[in-house]
Amino acid sequence: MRKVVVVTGANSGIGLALCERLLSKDDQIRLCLACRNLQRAENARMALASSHPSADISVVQIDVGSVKSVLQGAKELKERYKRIDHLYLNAGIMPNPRICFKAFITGLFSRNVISMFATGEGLLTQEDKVTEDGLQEVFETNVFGHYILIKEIEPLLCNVHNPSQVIWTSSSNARRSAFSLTDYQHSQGQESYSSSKYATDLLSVALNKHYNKQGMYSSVVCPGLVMTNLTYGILPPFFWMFIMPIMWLIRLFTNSFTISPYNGAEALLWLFSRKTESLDSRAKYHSCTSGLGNNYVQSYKMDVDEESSDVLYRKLLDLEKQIRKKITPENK
Ligand SMILES: NC(=O)C1=CN([C@@H]2O[C@H](COP(=O)(O)OP(=O)(O)OC[C@H]3O[C@@H](n4cnc5c(N)ncnc54)[C@H](OP(=O)(O)O)[C@@H]3O)[C@@H](O)[C@H]2O)C=CC1
Ligand SMILES: CC(C)=CCC[C@@H](C)[C@H]1CC[C@H]2C3=C(CC[C@]12C)[C@@]1(C)CCC(=O)C[C@@H]1CC3
Repeated sequence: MRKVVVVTGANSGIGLALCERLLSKDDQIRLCLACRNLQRAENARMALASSHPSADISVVQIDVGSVKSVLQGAKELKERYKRIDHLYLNAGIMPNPRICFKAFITGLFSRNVISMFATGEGLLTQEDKVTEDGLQEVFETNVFGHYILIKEIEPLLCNVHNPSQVIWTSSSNARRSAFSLTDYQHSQGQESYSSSKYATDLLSVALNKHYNKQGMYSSVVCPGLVMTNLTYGILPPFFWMFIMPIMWLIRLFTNSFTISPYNGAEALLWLFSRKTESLDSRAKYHSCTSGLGNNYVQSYKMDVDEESSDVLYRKLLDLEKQIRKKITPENK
């Protein structure tokens, strides 16, 4: 049976590099690019098809920042496929990022300098906004839209005899102290990205608790620091080009400067061929690149506890109910 793989945010950056690498590994897969912009998705599909002419590559329109769009996209997936073997939840945003230069300079002269480069902790703030669904945009895009997608296509993912994998692109920037269960959408603070990635880590643990017995396994990946549209929103491309020699130098001290989308996709690709029984529910699988440019995967225990993960999961179930009522009032 040909494996079905769905990738959100597949038209650029890490998502696109993952698609390219998946097809190079196994061009018998049925690959579906789940993207919000059909033109950009079609361009990506054509680029992938030109290097893999015999591959089965399709597109589905899903804007994970809109519940209506997720419901429509999920309906199309259910019409098209009987099951989904690998669901990569990769789409993500970091809107209006700002660097705190004071923290950067202070960090440079502290003993935490390596960790600062690896995680970006304390260096960035973002400006979030509220979506048409009435949710914080970063939370809805990075977490809730994907959560709704899983719920909608649950029958395609849950099969005890043939388990499926859900794989989240999280981040080393996920931080417990940026997240609060009383403000899990992060409407109050300025670190919505960090908060959303921590929520991703908590949610993945909860999904494993609730769905492993039904044949669905969730894992979390950190791609490292990668040059993509997301990082070009933090500093312009010419600046990153300018400091590239410094980045290669930093690579000698931290393996998290993966830099290219190809390298960043390493752990995502690695998980594709893992047996579900071998996965650790609480591990974050990191794409790593050595000073000499060699790629490998390292797993680290996540800083999450079961109680917080349960509480967040219950809150998401409640929010799901509310939003579904709002969108389809006849279901009241
Ligand atoms: N770059 C890095 O250093 C790191 C990135 N990550 C994570 O990796 C993931 C991929 O990002 P990256 O490749 O870097 O950045 P890109 O901006 O290149 O890719 C993000 C992808 O997500 C899509 N996307 C954004 N918003 C939505 C939406 N509402 N609905 C559907 N798709 C959407 C984008 O589509 P469109 O083209 O239409 O905008 C794009 O395809 C993200 O989750 C990010 O948080 C994690 C750690 C480090
Ligand atoms: C000399 C040099 C490399 C300067 C750049 C300083 C900062 C802009 C970066 C240092 C660590 C980076 C980092 C990210 C963004 C850019 C930095 C803060 C991320 C937060 C980007 C998105 C992620 O998901 C994780 C990254 C961690 C490291």
